[in-house]
Amino acid sequence: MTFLEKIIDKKKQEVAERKLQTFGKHTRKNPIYSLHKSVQAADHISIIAEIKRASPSKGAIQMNVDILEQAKQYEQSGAAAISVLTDESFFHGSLNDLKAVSEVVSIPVLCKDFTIDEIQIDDAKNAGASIILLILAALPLERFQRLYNYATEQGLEVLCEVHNADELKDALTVSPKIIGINNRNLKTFEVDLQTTTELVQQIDENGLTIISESGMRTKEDAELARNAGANTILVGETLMRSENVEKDMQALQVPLSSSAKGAF
Ligand SMILES: O=C(O)c1ccccc1NCC(=O)[C@H](O)[C@H](O)COP(=O)(O)O
Repeated sequence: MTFLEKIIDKKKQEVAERKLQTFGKHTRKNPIYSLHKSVQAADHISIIAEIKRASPSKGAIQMNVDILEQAKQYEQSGAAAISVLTDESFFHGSLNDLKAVSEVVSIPVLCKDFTIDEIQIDDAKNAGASIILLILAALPLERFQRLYNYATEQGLEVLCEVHNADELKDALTVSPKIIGINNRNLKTFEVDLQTTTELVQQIDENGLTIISESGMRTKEDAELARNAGANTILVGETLMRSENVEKDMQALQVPLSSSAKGAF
């Protein structure tokens, strides 16, 4: 069994338990913000900055982080969106984290979880998310398409995450606005930035938000993603371990050229 299969098995259990609960809905206090619009208007690579206490591949990263201070720093340093890992069992996150973060920032918040059911989309929206994540490696195609339609009907944006050509082909069936290319293989944890280079070449549409996810550490990495045709990067561990978030984010926000695939 791969690690991803283990995560999905646990998620199925959690969703089944969640469906037995009848607690009232959170009432979200923030509006829904558009990541896609902000990316299309930017003249530099956009950053989705992640709140990530721990991960299966790295273990503890910053267990004692003050997530509200971290989120405010991300926003002040120019983040286009904040990703909050809400999975409890493997990432030590929660929907309460997402709710708290979305109440102190005025940019979109991504609910970074392993979404397999509509109820998770309702919960993410009620907690304040503007974007949800659908991972093609974790969903049969028909389920992905249904969840994509459900989330967009709720007014949310959807980050459709792929790691190989087959998943990209499946993701394109819904004509998504936002595609995330994960450089990390979620089955082996191996990270290879060339994944972005290889897959962006297979996207014909212009004007998409194309995110290079995982393994981003330096300005050179951001340039590599930009040169491949991505207009956005998603950065977790590097920013969580950073001693100067503002400086590190400035370095990563490299200028975009109008020839970038996802640009303008
Ligand atoms: O990060 C992991 O170990 C991981 C393992 C299994 C499934 C998902 C995982 N991470 C989720 C992500 O996609 C990353 O948090 C995100 O792209 C940021 O990556 P990084 O900048 O390398 O922390």
